[in-house]
Amino acid sequence: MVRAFRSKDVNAPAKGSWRLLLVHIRPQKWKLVLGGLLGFIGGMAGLAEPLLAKSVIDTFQVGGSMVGPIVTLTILVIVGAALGALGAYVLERTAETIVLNARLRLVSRMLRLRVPDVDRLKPGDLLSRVTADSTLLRAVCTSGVTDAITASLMLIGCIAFMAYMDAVLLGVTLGVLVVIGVLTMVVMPRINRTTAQAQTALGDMAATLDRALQAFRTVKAAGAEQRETEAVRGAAHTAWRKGVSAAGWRSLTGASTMLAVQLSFLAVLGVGGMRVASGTLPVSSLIAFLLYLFYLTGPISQLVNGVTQLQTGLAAVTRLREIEDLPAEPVAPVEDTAPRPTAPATVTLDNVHFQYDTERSPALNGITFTVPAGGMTALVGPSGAGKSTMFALLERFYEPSSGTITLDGRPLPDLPLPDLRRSLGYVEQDAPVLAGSLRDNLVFGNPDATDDDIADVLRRTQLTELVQRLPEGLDTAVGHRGQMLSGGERQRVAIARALLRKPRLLLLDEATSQLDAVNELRLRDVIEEVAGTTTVLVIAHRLSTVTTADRIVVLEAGEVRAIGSHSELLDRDDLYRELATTQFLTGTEAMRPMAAHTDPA
Ligand SMILES: Nc1ncnc2c1ncn2[C@@H]1O[C@H](COP(=O)(O)OP(=O)(O)OP(=O)(O)O)[C@@H](O)[C@H]1O
Repeated sequence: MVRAFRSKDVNAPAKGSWRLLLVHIRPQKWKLVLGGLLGFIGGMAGLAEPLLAKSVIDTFQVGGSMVGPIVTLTILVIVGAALGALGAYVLERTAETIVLNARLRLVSRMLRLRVPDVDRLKPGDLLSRVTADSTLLRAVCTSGVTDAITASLMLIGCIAFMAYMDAVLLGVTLGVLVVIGVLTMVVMPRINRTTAQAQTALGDMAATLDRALQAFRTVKAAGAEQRETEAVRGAAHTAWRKGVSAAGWRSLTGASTMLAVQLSFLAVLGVGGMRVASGTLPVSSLIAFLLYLFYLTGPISQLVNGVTQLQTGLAAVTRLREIEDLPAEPVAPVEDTAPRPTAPATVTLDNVHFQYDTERSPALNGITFTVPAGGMTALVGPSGAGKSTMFALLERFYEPSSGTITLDGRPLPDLPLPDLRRSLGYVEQDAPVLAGSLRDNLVFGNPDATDDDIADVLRRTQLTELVQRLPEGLDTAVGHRGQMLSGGERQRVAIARALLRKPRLLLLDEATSQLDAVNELRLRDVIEEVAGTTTVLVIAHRLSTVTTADRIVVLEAGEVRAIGSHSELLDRDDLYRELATTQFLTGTEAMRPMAAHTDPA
């Protein structure tokens, strides 16, 4: 089963989480106060009802007119209900805004995270944080913060009225409530803990399911549906167990609240009854006090529910914070009208070392070479030699452990990251195509590309015919990860996308591996043409694609073995000769690299 990005310690109490919660709540505090205040005033109107009821009874006992008190009581009920409803709406709306802001923060943060951090994270778990965890924040703001605050105010108001009624009965009530309250507080941290565990299990479940969906065809081809289903079921059951456990603690808290009110009622009835019998308390005061006690049920349940929701939400806030705490790349300037250089770039690597993590051997071990402006430079070497890693360092997905990489003589860290990436066109090894239309995919790296630009790259990458064949032309959907295109078409789309960026340095990682001989040859011509105006750095396993390169860098185990042209390397480098021999590119073929292909013309 895929393990989602772990919370540091899901068993740890929510230390500092309150502060995290405030970060989300603070910008909306006045709206929350307004909503809470409206609810409070509505509640206070309700609170005055028992008092008026007492005056109705007193008036009734002395035979006075009851019209006045009853009309006042009715108005109070209506105003109280209206204010309560308005307050609830303001609170719910504000809570939705808080959730929205949290989601926007999270999403904008996520796409700016650094590649090494995202390597560790699981996409499904990330999604569950944006959806499920952020939703819990809503409950924190409505039932949590606001309920807790309004209920506390109501409770204080209620207690003040009760004190006004009879201090002795209030003492009896508080005595019972405090005992049960202490017991409840003991249970609260358990709600936080089990909720955090349930949310983590939910993240695991999403990550496991996402893994299977990402490799849907592989799962089917491997007959792994049942195993993957079991893995997801395992995570779902863990989420269920933890959820049930949290529900148990919540029910216990709810039940003890009810018990507290019932016990207080019995105690007040006993003590109050004796005091009425002894003549120290009017019966109307006892009735009013009992009405307050019943009224108290609402704020107490609300308070307990609020604190429970806070515990639940704090677990979620902690998970949101884990993403927000990760370092992010700088944001590109919104309005960047500065003219962009267009000349081909020069790249220099000087004694570059890089290790993905300390437990792995270095991927690059002191790489030094220069890629001059313009022309084609090829990187070849056995699998795992570090070729793709070098591209990742050029894009600054990772930083070298030591050594320097420069672009036009400037160390990469000195260049604003958006400017650096704007200079590059990168076709990844698996030529990813995104869900959406073909046009979306083409202009992905350059949304300002004109129709003429698009038509030009389509022609150069031999995609014009494909577009003509598609039912809706450029606006045809290409399916999840471009599944509706062939492997070769995906590669050409990825190359077209990179070319549309008009890069100063074009990075092609195995860009033609899935093309047939005819298309590979055509595309080679395109790349050679591009190399006239742009620096092209190409990684190739099939040497036939790079025999005409201006220079070829042979890499082995993270080190540069040799640099030269195809014929020079055939003479000088054993590894290169071996690679060429196994690919039938020695002897006369080596001198006529195109001969292996049928010339389409
Ligand atoms: N994200 C990663 N995390 C950890 N190690 C990695 C990562 N990517 C690559 N490696 C390791 O780094 C080394 C170099 O990998 P790299 O992909 O650069 O090789 P390559 O020469 O491009 O190989 P290939 O020709 O097979 O694509 C390999 O040992 C690989 O296992």
